[in-house]
Amino acid sequence: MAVQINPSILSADFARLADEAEAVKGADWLHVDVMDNHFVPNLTLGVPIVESLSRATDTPLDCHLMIEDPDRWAPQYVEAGAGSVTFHAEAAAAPVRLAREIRAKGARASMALKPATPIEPYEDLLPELDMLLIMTVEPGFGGQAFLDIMLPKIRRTRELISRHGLQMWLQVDGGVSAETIERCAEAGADVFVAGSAVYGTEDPAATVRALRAQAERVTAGAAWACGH
Ligand SMILES: O=C(CO)[C@H](O)[C@H](O)COP(=O)(O)O
Ligand SMILES: [Fe+2]
Repeated sequence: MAVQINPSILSADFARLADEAEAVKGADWLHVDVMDNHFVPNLTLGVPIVESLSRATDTPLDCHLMIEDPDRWAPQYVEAGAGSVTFHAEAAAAPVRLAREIRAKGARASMALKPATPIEPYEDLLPELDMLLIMTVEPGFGGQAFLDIMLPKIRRTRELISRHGLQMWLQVDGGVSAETIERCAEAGADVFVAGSAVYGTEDPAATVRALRAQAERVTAGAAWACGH
């Protein structure tokens, strides 16, 4: 699978989460933004809601933990039903141990980098991860403008993944839309989170399909996309 589109429920109606999951049927994953009002200046949802949501939808949950002390909390999101759990490099005390624990519990392990965090110090950790998330906004809120200055980091990360011969996914999150998705795909991203660009439209499922088609047109010829 070369391209994946993960709608973010941060832009959905939190009182109707099961319906909002249904509204993006056909999406690869549902992106669930967990914010604790400490790591980021916003508060969203936690383990009990992830547990309910995982029972309410067949779409697998991609939990993005914008929280302090993920070493303590991330395993609980796997137990709650998340298929993929992303912790922040800036918050994890022992990222290798945490990634191994997430995998051992049966989920995909992923690590996120805020815009000011470089990929280079984490090069040797890449084999421990199933996905790397590059934030293309400062984490904390939906609906922010895409940061073009992150494109070189996406490119450098794709090169590192290729150089190490890894099959891991490269996710971008923040300001991804019809206007920006092609730039991300050209730089080497293959998993795209989109919140406002999906839930802000009349037909969110059709928007997911359109975004996927746009990204697929770009990645079709990319050497790194072969064999996905
Ligand atoms: O992690 C996030 C914010 O911290 C969200 O996933 C992201 O912002 C999605 O919203 P949008 O597509 O509207 O930017
Ligand atoms: Fe997110």
